[in-house]
Amino acid sequence: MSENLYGEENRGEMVRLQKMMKNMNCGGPRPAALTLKDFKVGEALGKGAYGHVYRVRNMQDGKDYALKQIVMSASRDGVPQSVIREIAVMKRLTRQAHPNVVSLRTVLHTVDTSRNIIKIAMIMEICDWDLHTFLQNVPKVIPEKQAKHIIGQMMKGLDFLHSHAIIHRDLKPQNILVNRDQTVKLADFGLSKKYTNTSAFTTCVVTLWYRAPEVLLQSYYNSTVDMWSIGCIIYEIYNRVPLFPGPDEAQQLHEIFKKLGTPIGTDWPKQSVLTKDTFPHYTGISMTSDVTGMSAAALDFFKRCLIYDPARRMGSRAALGHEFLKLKPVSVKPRVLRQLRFNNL
Ligand SMILES: Nc1ncnc2c1ncn2[C@@H]1O[C@H](COP(=O)(O)OP(=O)(O)OP(=O)(O)O)[C@@H](O)[C@H]1O
Ligand SMILES: [Mg+2]
Repeated sequence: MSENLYGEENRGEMVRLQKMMKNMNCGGPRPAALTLKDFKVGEALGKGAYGHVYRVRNMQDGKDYALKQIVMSASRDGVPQSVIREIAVMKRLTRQAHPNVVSLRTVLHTVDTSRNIIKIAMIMEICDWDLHTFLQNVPKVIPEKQAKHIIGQMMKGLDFLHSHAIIHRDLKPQNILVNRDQTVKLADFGLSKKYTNTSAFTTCVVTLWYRAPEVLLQSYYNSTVDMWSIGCIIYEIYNRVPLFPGPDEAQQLHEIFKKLGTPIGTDWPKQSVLTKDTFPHYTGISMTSDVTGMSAAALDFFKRCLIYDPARRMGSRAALGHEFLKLKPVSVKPRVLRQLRFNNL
């Protein structure tokens, strides 16, 4: 590998990345000198902001993995912060291993001197679909038990993240993976950030439709931004259409306010860059009539995710204790599983 390709100004960052990738084998015996050549590339699973995700077969152990490949120009300004962050978060989480968080097997990197590019390959456990694809291919009406099974696992994964002081910040159906056995795993930690109890962030990060109002209003936010996203995802699980499909950032707030009512009093984020009078006074609609097939407990759970005030919004730990998830052990009988038809999958 020719180090001078990175340039003096990027050396610090590359050293940091290399250190992080040293001993990157996460769990299991360390394979002998695993390189990208050991992986046979299969079909594309998805497209990333910096690269693509492929199914790959490790010719050493014969198993399939997902390879997230990030390709960068060697002369660009260092490795993007989001890449470093994603690897660091995944490495940290994989060490603890949670069944509802996708695990990282190893990270490899190569430099193609002839084309002046750096390739970083994150080798992860592979899942069958993302939740977006899954929902497009199962019957329109989802039995509550099955919805609960999916939501319960999302919550367990999220509570694990939050208990490790990590906010995901980009939860959406495309970043939640589902297996044929209906195991659910949170993925894509490109925007995750470690937080402390006292810190607050002001960067706009969560994908538009699932973005909490305090983020859209550039106010302080905390881990409950993920719970807002969960509320939006729950709606989509039941209704198969996005709850707040705003075309842009300004309209996104109108979408939310039209349905939930313009926040009044203390619900308006205190440090918001916009004042209340920027928006019409929407009274909101009854969410009860807007959701199909939700039990009273599910509806209450859903509504608690969409409370404007982050301090009053349900947290992930409280969610795990909510009667919706507590009613009966979260499990799906084979009879219920058989009802699923995986069209085109
Ligand atoms: N481990 C995996 N198993 C199966 N499919 C995956 C896996 N990881 C990602 N995918 C698929 O690839 C898509 C893109 O992956 P990912 O979400 O990690 O990239 P991205 O959103 O573009 O990331 P980034 O924001 O970091 O660029 C996912 O929506 C999913 O469909
Ligand atoms: Mg993604």
